[in-house]
Amino acid sequence: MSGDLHISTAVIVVAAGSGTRLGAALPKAFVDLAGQTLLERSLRSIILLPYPVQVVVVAPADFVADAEAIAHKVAPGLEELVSVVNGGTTRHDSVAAGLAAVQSSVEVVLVHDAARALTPTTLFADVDMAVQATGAGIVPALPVVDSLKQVDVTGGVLGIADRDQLRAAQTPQGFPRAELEAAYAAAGSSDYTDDAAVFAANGGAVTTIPGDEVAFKITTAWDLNRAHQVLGGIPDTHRVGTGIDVHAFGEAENLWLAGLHWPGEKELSGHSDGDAVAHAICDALLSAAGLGDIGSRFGTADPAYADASGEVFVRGTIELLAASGFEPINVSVQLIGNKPRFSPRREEAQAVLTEWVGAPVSVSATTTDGLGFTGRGEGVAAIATALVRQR
Ligand SMILES: Nc1ccn([C@@H]2O[C@H](COP(=O)(O)OP(=O)(O)OP(=O)(O)O)[C@@H](O)[C@H]2O)c(=O)n1
Ligand SMILES: C[C@](O)(CO)[C@H](O)COP(=O)(O)O
Repeated sequence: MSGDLHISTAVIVVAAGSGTRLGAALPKAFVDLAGQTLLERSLRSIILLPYPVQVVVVAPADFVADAEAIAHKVAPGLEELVSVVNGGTTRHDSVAAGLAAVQSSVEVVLVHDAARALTPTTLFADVDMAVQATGAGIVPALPVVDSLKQVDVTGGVLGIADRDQLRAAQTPQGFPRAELEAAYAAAGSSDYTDDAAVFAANGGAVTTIPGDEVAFKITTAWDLNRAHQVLGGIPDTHRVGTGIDVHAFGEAENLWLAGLHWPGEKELSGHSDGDAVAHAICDALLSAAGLGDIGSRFGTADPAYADASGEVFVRGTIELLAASGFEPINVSVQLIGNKPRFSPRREEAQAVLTEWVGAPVSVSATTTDGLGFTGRGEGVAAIATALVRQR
């Protein structure tokens, strides 16, 4: 097919890095992002260009077959336009390997990080058009929003940089093909961190065009979570859990509920102080973290928990979560019962529970219109939902 079409643009997608800073089990480009690998997402964006381009994927030697399978899935029937080559030990070497596979008709070469998996198709088109219009090297770039400090090895500040004159460079970066090849040939193996630097070092003119916030490079686990959020999904480090607890009223006027003492109100009976709201919170948190439930973690057989307060269970639960690498994000809990009248002390209860959990706890209350055991005033129920994050 490439013999029939005059392909004037090639995109080299560098995907051969190991992703050390991400710390995943797979090379970064092969890590999943909401059902698709970073490489697949990058290729899908390129393939949506409204004109045919050559695509050269540069993959780690052990992942060439995986990259070919992804390319085939994204662009079935376009095998002659999409090829995969072995990468090098540095990004610079990987780009050089990709350049060697660019076909003869190509006049403009775009180099793109597979790690910038959410880059929109429009940015590829904008860069390509700008190269064709100017004949210069084109870098999509964003203004720098932070103040910049030059530091020594100890972190001591040596000076400042004028951020108004600085831009953060993204990819795809585009170049006239012949001049990029000449620049790479002249550079040999080098420490340049991007292609525009290689191009400029060989005398090429480089211009920036506006970049795109979503073209950020996925470098760390935090970046991968951010990409999940941009896609509207819940990061796979997040878990929800549900907890329900019920206690019957006893006789003594010693009620503890939602972390508060309620003078003049009948106690809730149980092995502990019967605080159903606190217990539902514990179950929701433990369930979210896959750590069982309050019964299996703080058993009634253990005398340490006889008459124990809700605070003991909630703080104990938070410790169990922390030991397993989880931290709460928020908890929502609803109390179901006729009494005590909850709304006047709702904010007080939320403050206490939030302090115990170490994350926002919101509490609401409702009745059952006289129906069931709560409607007859025999006891209360509480239902909690917790969201936790794995660190
Ligand atoms: N030898 C290399 C190194 C990097 N890259 C690619 O260059 C892009 C930008 O590099 P970076 O985000 O630094 O990726 P890694 O080198 O994989 O990350 P790290 O430095 O954390 O190991 C990535 O798409 C990466 O796959 C490459 O093709 N070949
Ligand atoms: C090419 C690049 O993405 C432009 O910002 C960046 O320079 C890559 O740097 P890294 O050191 O490979 O992360």
